[in-house]
Amino acid sequence: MGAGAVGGYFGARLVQAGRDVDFLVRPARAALLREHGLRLRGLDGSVEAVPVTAVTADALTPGYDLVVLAVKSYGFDSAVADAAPAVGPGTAVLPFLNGMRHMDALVDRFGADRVYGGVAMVQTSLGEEGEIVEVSPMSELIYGPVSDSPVVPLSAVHAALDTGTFTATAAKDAVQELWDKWVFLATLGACTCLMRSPVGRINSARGGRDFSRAVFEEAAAVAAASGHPIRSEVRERSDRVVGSADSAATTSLYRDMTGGNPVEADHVIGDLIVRGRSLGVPTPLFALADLHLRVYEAGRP
Ligand SMILES: NC(=O)C1=CN([C@@H]2O[C@H](COP(=O)(O)OP(=O)(O)OC[C@H]3O[C@@H](n4cnc5c(N)ncnc54)[C@H](OP(=O)(O)O)[C@@H]3O)[C@@H](O)[C@H]2O)C=CC1
Ligand SMILES: CC(C)(CO)C(=O)C(=O)O
Repeated sequence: MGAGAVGGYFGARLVQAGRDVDFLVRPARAALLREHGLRLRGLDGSVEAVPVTAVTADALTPGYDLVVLAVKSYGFDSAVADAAPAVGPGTAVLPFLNGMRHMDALVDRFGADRVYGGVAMVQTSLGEEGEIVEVSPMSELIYGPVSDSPVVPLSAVHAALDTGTFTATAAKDAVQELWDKWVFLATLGACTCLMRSPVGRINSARGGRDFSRAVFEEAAAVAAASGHPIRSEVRERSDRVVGSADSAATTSLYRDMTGGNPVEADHVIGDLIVRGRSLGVPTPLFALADLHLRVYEAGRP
């Protein structure tokens, strides 16, 4: 569900590998996909058009093995309502949203044995003509079930996604993967949105490195208090990006804000603050980032 930056990118790669994929989209996007295919603009600027099958909610029938959710958090509730008819007793639901809150909603709605946790490591955005624009060569999906007895076994999900067209990683502990990614992403998002700059410029300014480190520690403290301390190798990997003095890394949150689009502030930043508050973990820098994004939202036409 969703043929945007994430769903469009990975969905197209699956189609190119010969997988049987339908894209559940809204009517305007369905018309675009039917006319032009799913267009991907690569790092070298070249455009490939992949012919795909577009389905709209009114024509959705049950019988899917895997429903992949790749929508923004602010469209999540209505997207789930639209996708629900595709989810039968033997269907797995695999979201690739950043953050965590959607996981509880999916488990409540479909039951833990049908829900997978998913992390997308990619940098893509939607271009002006609806094309998917690759921003960096990173392209990995990490996924795993949240229950011990998933209706679709991990081996089957992995066989469907592991096509060689991107890195596909089957995870033993998907919930930990989600926390690891959330801490990384929320830190990078809070830093780059507050400072309105890619991370390298922040870290090379006086006081910038102390700032990015302090933001990371707030998020990591919430993860630890929630029972999911960040693993040391992930901490080191995250630190190489979050603490880099020459990286041009940003996030989808930053790209949405600088592009004048709605932002996932509540899901990515706000939820971390709420969880911190309920666990007695202070998050003043995240509160500032949250305020910054709310003020930005209030100023959008
Ligand atoms: N972009 C990135 O680099 C990364 C993003 N993420 C996360 O992935 C998630 C998706 O983000 P992204 O792909 O960037 O978002 P986009 O806005 O690019 O794509 C979301 C797509 O979902 C579609 N959609 C929303 N609601 C519905 C609905 N009810 N029916 C059909 N289609 C629907 C939208 O369709 P329409 O065109 O009709 O509005 C849109 O094309 C977010 O949580 C984000 O944080 C994670 C890693 C990297
Ligand atoms: C991994 C990262 C930071 C890549 O852009 C991301 O998830 C996002 O931007 O939403």
